[in-house]
Parts: sequence; C-alpha cells; structure tokens
Amino acid sequence: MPYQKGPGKTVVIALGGNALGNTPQEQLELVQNTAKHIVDMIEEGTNVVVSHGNGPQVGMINNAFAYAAANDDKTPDMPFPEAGAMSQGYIGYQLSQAILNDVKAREIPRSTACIVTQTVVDADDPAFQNPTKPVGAFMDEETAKAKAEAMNITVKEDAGRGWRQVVASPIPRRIVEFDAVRDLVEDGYVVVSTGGGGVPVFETKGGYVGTPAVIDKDRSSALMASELNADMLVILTAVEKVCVNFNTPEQEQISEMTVSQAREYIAQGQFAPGSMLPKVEACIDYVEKYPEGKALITSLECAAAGLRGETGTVIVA
Ligand SMILES: Nc1ncnc2c1ncn2[C@@H]1O[C@H](COP(=O)(O)OP(=O)(O)O)[C@@H](O)[C@H]1O
Ligand SMILES: NC(=O)OP(=O)(O)O
Repeated sequence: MPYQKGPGKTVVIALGGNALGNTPQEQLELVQNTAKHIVDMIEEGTNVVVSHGNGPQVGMINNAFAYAAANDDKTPDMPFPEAGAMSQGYIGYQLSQAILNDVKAREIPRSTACIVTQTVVDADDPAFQNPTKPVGAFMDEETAKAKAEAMNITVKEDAGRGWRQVVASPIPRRIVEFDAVRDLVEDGYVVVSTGGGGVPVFETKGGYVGTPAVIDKDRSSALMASELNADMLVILTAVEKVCVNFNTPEQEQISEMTVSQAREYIAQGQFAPGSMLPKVEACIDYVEKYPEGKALITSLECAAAGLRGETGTVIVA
C-alpha cells in the first residue's frame, strides 16, 4: 500500500464559490490558496474528501456552447449533464493538482484522486417543476429577462445579488461512485469527488441516464459524509460563522446550535433561501443521519481552527 490513512478525523469538505472564483484563470490562482488551507488539515493527520460547487462554471460552459452553436455550424449542442461533468473535470483537475503540489512540497506521504461522480435523483422530484438553483454569471434584470426570452431559460433574482439563470435542483438520493470514494479514503488518498453535487442521473431499467439539473453540493456532501460515517461535515463559505439577524444592526454570530435550535431559526426566516438555508439544512440532514457527527460552517481561512473547535458554527444532533 503506497499511502496510509491519517490518524485524525475523516472530514467531508464542501467548498463554496469564493474558494474557486468565476473564471478558470481566476480559479487557478484561488485554488492554490484553497489547497493550502486543506493541506493544513491533512498535515494535522485529517483524512479529507473534498467536494465543490459548480454553479458559475456549469452555466459558463453551457452558455459558451449554446452561443457558439447558435453562431456557427461546427459547434454541437452540449447537453447539460455533459456540461456538469466538464465542470467537475476541470475544477477537480485544478483542485487535485494544487493539493498534490502542496502535499509534495511539504513532504507529506499522501496523494490525491479525483472522481467524476454521478448522483441518483428521483424522476418525480418536485424540484423539476420549480427551478431554483442559480447557475452562470450575474446579470442585470433587463439582460436576464431578454436572455430568458431568447434562450427559453428561467431567470430569477439571487439573494439580493443580481439576476441569474436558474435550473432544477433535485434532492440527492445516492452517490453512484460511493464505494470507490470510501476505498480510496481507506487507502490514504485525498479524494476530490461529488463536484457540483455530482452529475444528476436517473436510475432506469436500462441503466443510469443523465438529466439536466444541478444538485446542491452541500446536500450531496451531507449525503457523502453520513454514508462514510465521517466525523465531520465542513461547509466552507465566505463567512466565519452563521448569524441571526444577518446584515442588520442586531446581527449576532452563532457558535453552536442543535438541530432543534436550527429548525427554530429556520422557522423565523433567519437563513436566506438559496444561500445559507441549504447549508444549514444540509448540516441537519447529516447529523440526523449520523448523530455521532458534527457539522461545521465556517470560512476557508478559519477551516483548520474550526476543526480544532476554535471557531465557526457547529451543528450537533
Ligand atoms: N444568517 C446568515 N448568516 C451568515 N451568512 C448568511 C446568512 N444568510 C445569508 N448569508 C449569506 O450566505 C452566504 C453563503 O451562501 P453562498 O454565497 O450561496 O454560498 P457558497 O459559498 O456555497 O457559494 C454567506 O456568504 C452570506 O453572505
Ligand atoms: N452545485 C452547487 O451547489 O454549486 P454552487 O455551490 O456553485 O451553487
């Protein structure tokens, strides 16, 4: 066996958009920094499975093909599941390479493996009738509405930040490549998987079939963490802690909440739908399925300190 599992915790990390940026060039620079924080954890003996978002990237790939196909006769239409797989491929490549380079530079005896992942969803998931997942770039209202008309897509305002295309975001039921991820973790690999939540697929009599949608990566990471019996689910985003009365003069940071407190805050509307709400819901899913586990929401910069229990918002059963 060339590598050995670390002596520390096994954690599933979900990386938010700020860890990746908006273009492949920007991303290449940002992932060096992202990798440094992940390798800090690996150096402390932690076993890491990394998942990441893909909303801006899958939208960019899809748009680029749609634009080219409309303007020349050589570019084919690119189906949405294939665009999702492409986004997993290039983001996973950059992340895996940056982590590997840092691991080698620090002479840590570990390596990386990147898996293009499929995630089973239900064909009758109501999400297919109500698209909510923002993809691609932000637009002003006028541009968004014109694009919606021209390209027959749905657009919505995204949490006060501008207008974006939205697609269906069904609930992840099963990660097809789960066994491979588990075995690689046991063999001491740092695994990049379930990028963009995994390419959504239906399980049919004839086999798996991709479907145009984007699964929430925090929800898929929660599923991965509970199936793996991972000690922690770590959701990394732009804020150090989840807050009540967010962005108001009464804002207060939450250091720890139980599932029932989290549900109370959800009922009060404390967490914005489309941003913090799905993260808190993913944490609830994970600790309910695996009550021995702890979920942590914090920023990339605070990740290693958060794992040591020094900061972030912890959600427990
Ligand atoms: N109650 C809250 N506490 C903290 N942040 C919140 C809250 N409600 C909404 N947010 C916002 O949610 C953002 C995280 O969601 P988002 O940007 O969609 O995540 P991602 O990092 O996965 O791209 C935070 O950066 C913050 O701006
Ligand atoms: N798939 C996904 O959750 O992507 P974002 O985090 O970019 O929205």
